Amino acid sequence: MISPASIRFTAATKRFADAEVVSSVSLDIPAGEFTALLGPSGCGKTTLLRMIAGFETMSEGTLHFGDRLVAGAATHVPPEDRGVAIVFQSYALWPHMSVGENVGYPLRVRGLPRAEQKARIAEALLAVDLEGFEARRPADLSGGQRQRVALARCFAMEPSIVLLDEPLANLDVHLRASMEETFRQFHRRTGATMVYVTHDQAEAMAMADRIAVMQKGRLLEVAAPAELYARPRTEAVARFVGNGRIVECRIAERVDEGRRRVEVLGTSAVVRSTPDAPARAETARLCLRAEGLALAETGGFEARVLASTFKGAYSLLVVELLAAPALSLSLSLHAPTPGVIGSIVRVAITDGWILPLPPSAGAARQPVPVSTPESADA
Ligand SMILES: Nc1ncnc2c1ncn2[C@@H]1O[C@H](COP(=O)(O)OP(=O)(O)OP(=O)(O)O)[C@@H](O)[C@H]1O
Repeated sequence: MISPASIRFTAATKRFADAEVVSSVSLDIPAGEFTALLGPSGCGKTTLLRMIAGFETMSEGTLHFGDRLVAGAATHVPPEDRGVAIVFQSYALWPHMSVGENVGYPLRVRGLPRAEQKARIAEALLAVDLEGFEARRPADLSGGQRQRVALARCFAMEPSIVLLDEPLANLDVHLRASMEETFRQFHRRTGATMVYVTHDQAEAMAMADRIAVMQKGRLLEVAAPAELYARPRTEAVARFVGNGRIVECRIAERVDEGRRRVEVLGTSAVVRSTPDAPARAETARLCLRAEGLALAETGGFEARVLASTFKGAYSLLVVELLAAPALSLSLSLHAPTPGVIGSIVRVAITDGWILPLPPSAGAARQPVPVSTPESADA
């Protein structure tokens, strides 16, 4: 069975020539956790994964698996001694070998007795729902089945850490959903520490216990998917996860511990905040999402419909504010779209999240005048 290891990066930095692609990342992944590394292309997530595998050295900082130092100033444990298995998007299966031979390859290399190899191959195929597929060739399998063979091969190695580098990138949308379930099941069955690199937030949300969001080599935030979505700590995460739109608001009143009444975009709304958000008379940055906006008969602000798309379970309406045409916002509506392009509608804010101030901003906080729509984010 797999005995999972924790992973701890302390101030990990990686430079290629003079380009710093990972900058002082400190990240703790408990043993047995499924963590997604999420960020746009080029943010450094694959480099971080390759540092865990041992394919890249570290320029600065340390990496521990449990109490064991695996990379640091004078240490670099080679990949084969780290107990780490990787699943790539390209599957990396031998075409001339059967499924059983592919899964058992690392066991044969290690010289395990035949009977034990056989038992482990069967157990590994069971873990990915491919019992009885031993004799097939990779060419006779679908893309999803090939990816499951790759997963079974990594399971057979009994690694303490499983790394997945965009493993669904080559699969179509329907297969992706069923493979997400396969990865979750694999995690439940094995209890392995899993690190999953993706630029697809829906994938990360669907599978991970926690998501580490990266941007330009830096770690922005690490949190459970629901927390990251509902209560992002930074503007960059609010924008990236769930396509949040950031506008300026003025806090008018403390409603209760976690809610404030704000004046925003020429209207008033009750939105969520941290308990320590200011009680009133201060500007703040407000994150708005499509599902926190609704059409209203009265109140709200006036907007012009720019686009209207039927999405099946909901409709997406894109509007521009009459008072600030540069600002466009999206609304998701549960009724079939009533939005006629060019028509004027009223939009109410039903939910929003006041971004916490960065620690250093506390000292500089000043009461300021009510913001105008012009000052809001475009
Ligand atoms: N061996 C290398 N030599 C020089 N630069 C590199 C090397 N490997 C990666 N980089 C650069 O480091 C940066 C981060 O790359 P990395 O592959 O970690 O990003 P990523 O977030 O995984 O992106 P993607 O999703 O596109 O793979 C990129 O600008 C990339 O060009």
